[in-house]
Amino acid sequence: MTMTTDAGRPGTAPDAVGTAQARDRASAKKPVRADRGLLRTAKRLVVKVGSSSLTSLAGGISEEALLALVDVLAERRNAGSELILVSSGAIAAGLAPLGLGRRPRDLATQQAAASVGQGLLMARYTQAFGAHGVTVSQVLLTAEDLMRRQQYANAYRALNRLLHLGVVPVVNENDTVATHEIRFGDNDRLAALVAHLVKADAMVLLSDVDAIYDRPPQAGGIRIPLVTGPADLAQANIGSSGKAGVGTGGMVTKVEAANIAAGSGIPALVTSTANAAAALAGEDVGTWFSINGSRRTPRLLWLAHLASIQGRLILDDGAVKAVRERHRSLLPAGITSVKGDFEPGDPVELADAEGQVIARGLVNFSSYELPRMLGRSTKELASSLGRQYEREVVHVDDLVVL
Ligand SMILES: Nc1ncnc2c1ncn2[C@@H]1O[C@H](COP(=O)(O)OP(=O)(O)O)[C@@H](O)[C@H]1O
Ligand SMILES: N[C@@H](CCC(=O)OP(=O)(O)O)C(=O)O
Repeated sequence: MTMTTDAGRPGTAPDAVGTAQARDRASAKKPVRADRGLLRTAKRLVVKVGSSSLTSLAGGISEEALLALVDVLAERRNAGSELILVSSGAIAAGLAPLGLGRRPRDLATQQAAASVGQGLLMARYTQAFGAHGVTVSQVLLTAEDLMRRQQYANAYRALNRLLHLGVVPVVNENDTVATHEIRFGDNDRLAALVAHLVKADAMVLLSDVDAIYDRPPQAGGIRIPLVTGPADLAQANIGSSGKAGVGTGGMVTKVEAANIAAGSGIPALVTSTANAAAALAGEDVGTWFSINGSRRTPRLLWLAHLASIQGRLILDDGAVKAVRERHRSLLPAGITSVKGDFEPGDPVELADAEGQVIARGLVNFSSYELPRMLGRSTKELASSLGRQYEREVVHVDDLVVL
């Protein structure tokens, strides 16, 4: 995937988008509509809306955009579906009251703006959904809440109860207290983890662009209607936010989020807020990520997609086969070299001799201890270095094959 730093706004270039849609209809070979119909019938849905499509040109929250979205979501809720709305926009909503013209760069002012804006955002949602007879609630989460078992279970219990009570939980990252190191920043991956948490039937990511294109769409790209696995986007030029100073993750984090969901058994659609009604009706809009994996434990989900990798172990061919095909633990005998600086328990990558990463795992030894263990059997290590060296380098339960 190529990263770019484009600075246009495809949502404002309908002509290019329309032409691209016509072209992709003509050239698409795959059955685009595939399982999109699922969005029409999904009982439990996570819908994420980004700052780009909620924000007016002046930088604050657009009342018009918010009301139009709420109309669609409330109708769906009133038809019986359970809905979670993951909404960005707290920082944008906090700008005007603080006399700020644009999104602040420093973390402390972003935290302050989010603290001011979150309440205002919720007031608007409460009123707009209330007009349809729908009750909303505020749920602020940090990455930690979704990674630690006890907090995960706690968040699940609360959200599940809210859904059973007919409430639409409005989720955002707890920007005011989220620490810099593990802050999501964008809400795309947060939405994928929430979808996983509540075992949603599908996830919809709404933005200011109607689909993922083979390059940033203001350059007149071609819509990618269907993604069946990461390889389908290997040639695409996926870029950052086209609305500098408003949206955060751009298409990169939406692709990551959709891959997280689809890879753990939840199909995902990326489209525009303007297409929300069509999307929920199962129409052929946006980019559909069909399921390509099954549900993982939260810990392995984190390891596969979110953990920050501290080092790399290079495996010989036998170890690659053992890990990838026979689903075995990684033993010291199959490792040829070690890269990086890590401690026991840290996430590392496992790569083959050509450097292709085949798995991720939690390592049992530090980068300081490992070099003298390489290529040696666990029995030999136990007798020469002591019993504590008899264990696997990465246990199969702490390993995800990619
Ligand atoms: N290949 C691509 N296809 C579609 N959009 C792209 C692509 N590359 C970059 N983008 C940009 O990603 C933007 C959406 O991300 P972002 O602004 O972060 O939205 P949000 O605030 O809704 O999360 C689009 O406006 C578009 O300019
Ligand atoms: N939690 C932040 C979201 C930041 C943001 O811009 O996210 P996104 O629009 O999803 O790229 C907020 O509410 O302002």
